[in-house]
Amino acid sequence: MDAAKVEGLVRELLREIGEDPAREGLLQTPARVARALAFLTSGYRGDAAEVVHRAVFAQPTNHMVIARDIELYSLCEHHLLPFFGRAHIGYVAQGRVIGVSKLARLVDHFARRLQIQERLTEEVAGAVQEAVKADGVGVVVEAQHLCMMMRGVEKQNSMMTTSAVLGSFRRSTATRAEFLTLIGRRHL
Ligand SMILES: Nc1nc2c(ncn2[C@@H]2O[C@H](COP(=O)(O)OP(=O)(O)OP(=O)(O)O)[C@@H](O)[C@H]2O)c(=O)[nH]1
Ligand SMILES: [Zn+2]
Repeated sequence: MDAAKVEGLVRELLREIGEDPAREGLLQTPARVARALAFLTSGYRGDAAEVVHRAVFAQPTNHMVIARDIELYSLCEHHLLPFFGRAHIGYVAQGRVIGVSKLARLVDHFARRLQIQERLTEEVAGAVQEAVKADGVGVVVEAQHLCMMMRGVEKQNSMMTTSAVLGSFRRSTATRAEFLTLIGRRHL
């Protein structure tokens, strides 16, 4: 990202919305926005394999592992407004486990881009599967979209839930039920 170029675009945007980019309170704003955007879109840089690098461990287990309530912040690709909520990730190990912080890092990796919630959910599930070669993977994301809250339909309490299930989570009702119980939901 060319920060100087982004700063120029932000100054132009400020002018277009009727502001004066030269007034004192806004002087540093283009630089701040450029820094914030670089962070919020940092998921375009690097790849998922680097995120989990060194933290996939051989472990003779074939049980379910869950990381729940991983908070996430992303930007909707339609309005560039935030959506935020929680991700719950489960997998049935097959001789390998992943460092638990890496599950949260994978969520951030895919959340820090322009997203729709469905794709974010699927990308996290795919990356977990790719890393641990699990028997099955399940990801549930629950999020609120500011584009539905502060504009548009202006609904303050609606929560969007998306899920992606792979392997045994897709095939087996019992596995899916165990996952939903462990993340504290009775059904999707
Ligand atoms: N499925 C899905 N839809 C999303 C997500 N984020 C935003 N949207 C929706 O994308 C749609 C874009 O619809 P448009 O009619 O093109 O845009 P709009 O005129 O701003 O629509 P409103 O939000 O209804 O005012 C809206 O229905 C949004 O609610 C997401 O993560 N997943
Ligand atoms: Zn939106």
